[in-house]
Amino acid sequence: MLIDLIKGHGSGNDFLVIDEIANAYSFSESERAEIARLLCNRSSDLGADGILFIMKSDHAEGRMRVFNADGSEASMCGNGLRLVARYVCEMLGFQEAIIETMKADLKVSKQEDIFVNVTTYQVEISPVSFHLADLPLNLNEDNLLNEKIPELSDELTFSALAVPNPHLISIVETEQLKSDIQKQISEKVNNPNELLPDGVNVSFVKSLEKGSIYVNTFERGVGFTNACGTAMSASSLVTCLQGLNEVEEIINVYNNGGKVQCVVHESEENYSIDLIGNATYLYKAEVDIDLGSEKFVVSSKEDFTEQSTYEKLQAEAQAYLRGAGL
Ligand SMILES: N[C@@H](CCC[C@H](N)C(=O)O)C(=O)O
Repeated sequence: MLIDLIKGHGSGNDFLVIDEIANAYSFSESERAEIARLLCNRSSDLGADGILFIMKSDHAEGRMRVFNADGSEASMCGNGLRLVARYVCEMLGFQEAIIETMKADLKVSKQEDIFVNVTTYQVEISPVSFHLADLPLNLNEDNLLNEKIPELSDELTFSALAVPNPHLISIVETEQLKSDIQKQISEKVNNPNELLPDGVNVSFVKSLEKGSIYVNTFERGVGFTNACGTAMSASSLVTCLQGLNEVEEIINVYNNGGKVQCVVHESEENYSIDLIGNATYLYKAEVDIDLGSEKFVVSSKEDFTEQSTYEKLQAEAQAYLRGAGL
């Protein structure tokens, strides 16, 4: 089977984008999961954190389905949605669009470049739920905001929310970021367990100064990634709830792959978050896949020239983080 794809990234969270609208692919459900496992494998000629399948929607400009590197499907992906936003808007010649995702139709729009010549999109992160049943997180309470979970740590506090994919967030200090506590907790809750039976994305967040935070995420279905868009959005909201940042104001979110901006909106006890950041293309390729033998070859590959500009944004973000002792 021949498949055309684009490899791209949002804050270094990298994806293979497969257009099922323009190409007459007819994948079965199990094939999408197998393609994700095969092509995302980092020891192969491609490798990525996940696959974004762009499909027709009967009521929106496009539909996104997200598969993690392990073949599991996620309900949402913030960094990936920026790539899908770019692809669909450029295909249709639009500045804004609605993209159907598993649980919501979300607004996306092209924005002024966040850094010189870095193509930038804003995506809506919504709906937000603090009900533990929506993650699910099995505790004897309805929600968890800045509280301890003794099964996971005696020292850390956690907040849990679904945006709508599940996130567990802990606001920590540099010492905890540099320890292996995050890895231990993440592996525990992403292996079979009764507390979080579907696994969870685990983020450690450090408040840097008013309006700036650093977020490091262990992603469900992937492992540690350079950045996770929904995690950065959920973390921004948690810092607002804890009085570290303000709703309706720009929050600079630094990560290991660069920087994005988030703005938290509040209306009648509901929250949504705007996630603004790069949508960078690395290369386009054609792959010849044999799912039976679980093998593929890259039959052609052509580089885009955007990454060198993106690296300037990344260098600036890294210099800021070094100055903050990270
Ligand atoms: N990288 C994504 C989130 C991808 C899905 C996640 N691993 C999950 O299983 O919920 C993002 O940018 O939000």
